[in-house]
Amino acid sequence: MGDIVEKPVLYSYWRSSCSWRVRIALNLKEIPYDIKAVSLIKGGGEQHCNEYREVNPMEQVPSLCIDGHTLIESLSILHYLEETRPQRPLMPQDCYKRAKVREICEVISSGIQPLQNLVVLIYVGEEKKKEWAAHWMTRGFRAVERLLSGSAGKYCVGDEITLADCCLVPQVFNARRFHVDLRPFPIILRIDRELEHHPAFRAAHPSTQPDCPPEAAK
Ligand SMILES: O=C(O)/C=C\C(=O)CC(=O)CC(=O)O
Repeated sequence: MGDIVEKPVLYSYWRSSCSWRVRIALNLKEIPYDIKAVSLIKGGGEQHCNEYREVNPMEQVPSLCIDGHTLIESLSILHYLEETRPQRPLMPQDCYKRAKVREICEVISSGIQPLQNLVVLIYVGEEKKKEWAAHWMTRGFRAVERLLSGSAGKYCVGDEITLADCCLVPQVFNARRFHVDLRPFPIILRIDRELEHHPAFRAAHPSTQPDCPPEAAK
């Protein structure tokens, strides 16, 4: 008899782009996991309750319980999965290509997403939040499009799916949600279209999540 290995648990919110990045990687690597839904809006946000703060001191999703550990921050989680579950690699072998993957991940995860995160939009205020979010996403996508013009093959970096694609697709969804004009970004659009119907991406999509409200489910 082998050891009983506990199924990983992902604290997730259906349309949190950072939860979505991790869901894609878990699906691509075919790692079974359970979801514990954390509503970012119910009662001012379940992420702020004392119990969840013990899990994640940043009071954000995702958090992943795996291998007896609790991990937070989506990129850190993605790299942990990559290092511990090398099946279906999501980083290239080549060092320069690895740098390009990290570069795109970082531009999205540090340079775009935090500026349009829920806590920031609440702080910016109802009146200005839509324009604010669209502004920072447009600015960031200009950089991403330029980077992709040098790195992309079928996907963000070459012809294999990488962590950069796990970050890009959810950010495109957010850009659409905030009515960003995506026409100036043909490479971003092409890669998003390429991955739209991929089973691992489909199964991670907000509309297929257990906590997706019925009106948004497909
Ligand atoms: O309006 C809501 O339903 C609440 C939160 C989100 O969607 C998630 C974010 O704001 C962060 C993000 O995905 O980048």
